[in-house]
Amino acid sequence: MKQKSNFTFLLSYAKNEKYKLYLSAFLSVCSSILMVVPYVLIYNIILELLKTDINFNRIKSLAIYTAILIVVRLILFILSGVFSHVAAFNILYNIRMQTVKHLGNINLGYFREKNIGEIKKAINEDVEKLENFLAHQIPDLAAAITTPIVLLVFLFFLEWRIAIFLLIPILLAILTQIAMFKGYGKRLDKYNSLLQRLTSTITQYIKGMNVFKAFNLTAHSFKKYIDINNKYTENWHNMTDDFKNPYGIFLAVVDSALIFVIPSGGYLYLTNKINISTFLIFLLLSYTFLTSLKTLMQFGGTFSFVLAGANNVRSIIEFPIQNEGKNLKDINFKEDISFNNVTFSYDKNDVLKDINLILKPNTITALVGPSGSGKTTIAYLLGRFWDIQKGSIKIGNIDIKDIDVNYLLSNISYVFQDIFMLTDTIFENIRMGLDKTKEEVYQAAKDAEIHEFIMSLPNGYDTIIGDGHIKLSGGEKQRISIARCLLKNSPIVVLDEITAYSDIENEAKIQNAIRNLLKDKTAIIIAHRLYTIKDVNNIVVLNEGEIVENGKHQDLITKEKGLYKHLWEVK
Ligand SMILES: Nc1ncnc2c1ncn2[C@@H]1O[C@H](COP(=O)(O)OP(=O)(O)OP(=O)(O)O)[C@@H](O)[C@H]1O
Repeated sequence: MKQKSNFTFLLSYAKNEKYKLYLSAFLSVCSSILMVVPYVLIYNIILELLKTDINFNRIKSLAIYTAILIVVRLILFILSGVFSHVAAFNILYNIRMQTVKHLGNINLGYFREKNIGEIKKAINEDVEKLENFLAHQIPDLAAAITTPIVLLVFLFFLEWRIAIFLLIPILLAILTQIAMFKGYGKRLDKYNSLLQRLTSTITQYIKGMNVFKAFNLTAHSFKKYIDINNKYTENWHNMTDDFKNPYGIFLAVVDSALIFVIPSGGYLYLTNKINISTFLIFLLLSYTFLTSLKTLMQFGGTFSFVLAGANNVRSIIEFPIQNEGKNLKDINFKEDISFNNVTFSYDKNDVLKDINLILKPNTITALVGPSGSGKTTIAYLLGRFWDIQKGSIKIGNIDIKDIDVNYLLSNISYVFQDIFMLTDTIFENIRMGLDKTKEEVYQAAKDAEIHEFIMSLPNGYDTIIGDGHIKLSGGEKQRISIARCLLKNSPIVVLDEITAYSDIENEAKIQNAIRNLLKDKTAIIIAHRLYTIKDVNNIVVLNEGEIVENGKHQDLITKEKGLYKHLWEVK
């Protein structure tokens, strides 16, 4: 069921290219039919040669026809390939364009939670698998279906008394195929899910190598890896066990043509019921005929893998896109930002419940609360990383759903704990494609307290950072990321837990950088270290997705049994 719909999904991207694929399949069918004709001609040549008065002219013309047909067949075969390749590349182009376009319309939150490797694999490898399927397998399949049918009809036509015996191996081949593919869909689903888990566990292991090393965990003692690897191997064993008998029989059957042809054909020949030419053609063609069934079976296997890949592409394309609003621009961001009865869930459970909150322009609001209480989610919702299900978030009187999302994001600066660095110079890592001068970049770096450090590097601002180059500490990366935001100079700033891992010296510098960044900005700070936010304009205390307290540090600290007071005391 799932496989069928994946196939329909694939075809939906074929559009007009479908006709090229049909044409390619048709040409491939014609080419397969023509494959039989030379045999017919050879059959006639042998017949002629067996005569006592050989007509050499007839043999010559038969030979010429054979040569011409072989060339025609080749031309048809090439044309079929040309059409299927042109169609395949156009379809691939459509799918890639559509996938990338769709990615541009998905909420940003998708990219923060999704494994980028999986997205890349779907767009590159899985789409590439489709090329193989469309360009090669569709014409091959058309030929694989036609060839045995045409050959069988020809053999029946030639001598039904031998051909009828070939029905026995065909029947056996079909029965073994049924036995092999019984429950194949479920097995394949299990295989794919185990493979995915294996890949993600290995990725996790590589990503967390430093932590694993610190805990002295090797690949052998990393239980999760061992478990999934064992399950994966066991599944292969089970699949091999299930397949080995029917597959063995199938292979024997498709190679068994001579067992049926020699006794039946030999008997008919020896009793003078057929001539040697018929017998020879049978010996030759019956073998080709049965082995062409192998191609059909192999096709079944690869087809399932292609469809599994199509499913990955599909999961991207069918991911819900961001709600389209009025795409307004020219908004005054120096107005109240209000969360009005906002309720939000990632899947089933509400992680924010009926949130009402006002952020005054040019003030700092800190979100505090236990882990999982919804602080980061609130920050994400302001930038439309996700769209809310109930309530509204407004800037002044304008619902953010009606603001062009790129415009909205160009007016908010996010500084996250996990900072993305381009493999590029420090200069470009601060400038991030903005149209800013060298002086402006330097000033931002100075305000972010990172200029001196950059100048101390041998290549200064031209130092390349990232994979395989200079490594920066967490605090240095954070200050670079603050420099980016200073340069961007957006009216709204969101800081997510950014002092969490810094040492004392770094933290002092980061605090200075933050002070510079937040000057005249409307800001949200998510903080666990409460002393870093005790001077902010408003502290919002969250618990299990609800606002439980709200106010200034001095007020909250005096609230008996208050959550903030408790958090402050246990800090
Ligand atoms: N992408 C997601 N999909 C599903 N659930 C999520 C997702 N992101 C967060 N959650 C869940 O939403 C709830 C709120 O998470 P959130 O990250 O907003 O909390 P937080 O207060 O910022 O936590 P922390 O202080 O640990 O960062 C948690 O229960 C979390 O498990």
